[in-house]
Amino acid sequence: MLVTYWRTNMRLLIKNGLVEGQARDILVVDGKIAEIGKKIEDSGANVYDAKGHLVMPGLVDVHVHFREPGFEYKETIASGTAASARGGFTTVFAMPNLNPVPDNAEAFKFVTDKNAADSIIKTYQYAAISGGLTDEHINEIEKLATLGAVAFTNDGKGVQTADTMLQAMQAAKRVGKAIVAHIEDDSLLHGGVMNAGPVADKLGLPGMTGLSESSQLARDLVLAQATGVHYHVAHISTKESVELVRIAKEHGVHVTAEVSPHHLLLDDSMIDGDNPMMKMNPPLRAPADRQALIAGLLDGTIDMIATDHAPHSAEEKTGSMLEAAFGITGIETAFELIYTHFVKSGLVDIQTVTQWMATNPAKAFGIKGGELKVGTPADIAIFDTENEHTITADEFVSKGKNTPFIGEKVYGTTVATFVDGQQVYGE
Ligand SMILES: NC(=O)N[C@@H](CC(=O)O)C(=O)O
Ligand SMILES: [Zn+2]
Ligand SMILES: [Zn+2]
Repeated sequence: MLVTYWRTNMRLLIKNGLVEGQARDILVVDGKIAEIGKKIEDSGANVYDAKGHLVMPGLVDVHVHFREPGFEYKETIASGTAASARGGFTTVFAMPNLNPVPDNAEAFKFVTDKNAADSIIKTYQYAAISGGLTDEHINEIEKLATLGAVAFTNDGKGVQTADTMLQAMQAAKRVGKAIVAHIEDDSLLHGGVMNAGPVADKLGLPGMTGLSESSQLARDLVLAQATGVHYHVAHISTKESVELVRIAKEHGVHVTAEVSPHHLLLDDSMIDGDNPMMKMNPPLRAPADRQALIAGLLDGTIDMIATDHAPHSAEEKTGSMLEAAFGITGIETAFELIYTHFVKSGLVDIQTVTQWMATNPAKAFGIKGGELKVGTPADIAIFDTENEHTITADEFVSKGKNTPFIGEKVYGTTVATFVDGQQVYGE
């Protein structure tokens, strides 16, 4: 439980940090940032020495799977939030593909009470768009919004019928919440386990086409324009989808989009065998899709990075891609992978990554956090960008070890994480 230990006038002084390339101290009073300056002296404060490491706002991830209730063998709220803290995340939005599905007041209250009791960071909860994440009636959106649903999504499944999506958007618009869409037209999947194309053909594995994603996205963008709802695209993966979002934005549609680290860093040309760690939904697409995702992120068409942290058991991720579960973990590797491949490589500056992984997600969903500013909650992450680190399965706090990035050499390991000025990770 995230207990608030702050008594009036409790003070923490983070010394010797590197904030946006400048040497800075940060004074935290009663859980809020009170001062950011070159050299702050405060004899009454507890001092944390950041030793010249990179200091950033705590990261914000709008797409994680914590599996509780229903699938605690894969992850729990306790293990998932501890893993998040280890990744430098201080705020996450948890997906509703649980058992029972939070598609009604009782099930939603159960999971939010558990989030409040077990989270060591700030966990916001999504509610389902429709009953059981299927195409049933939309009748609970108003009630679930009152109970604190951060937004609505059927993640794990696409909304198959236009009328269901239209009703969901109208209801979400009435309560001022977003629809977060896992876009996937089931009629175009044909049992695919990876991206359709030459690599799937060569491996003899059934492929699923990107049209399953982009065709449903085109439908949704038309409905989003008609309703005026905030429509957020989960795990965007194809070049056609990027182009559709770009056009919709030009037309004033209230659309935002997220991309996962794995879709930015991997593509199907890197699948050199039947490897279940390379199986996720949406699948790794073609190199041209990956290039379009990077270009879309750089030009602001894609607003943010979200991990789609999807832990599974070892049994569920061994054997053939034909049977393995879809999904890979990501919350503990996201920052170091993005830092290494985008900042260390010289493509963008750290401020840009701060926008992608903290500021923009918070802003898009209207929650506090995502910036280091006087008066804001002291949600802070500190990263070591100097020492190279090799990702191993044993180091994960998450129950899920299912990631293709094991063995990868990276920079940007988390040193410490603070939520409301309380240290939740690190020495
Ligand atoms: N991304 C995945 O491959 N899997 C997710 C579901 C989802 O995000 O659609 C999961 O819950 O395991
Ligand atoms: Zn999804
Ligand atoms: Zn997901």
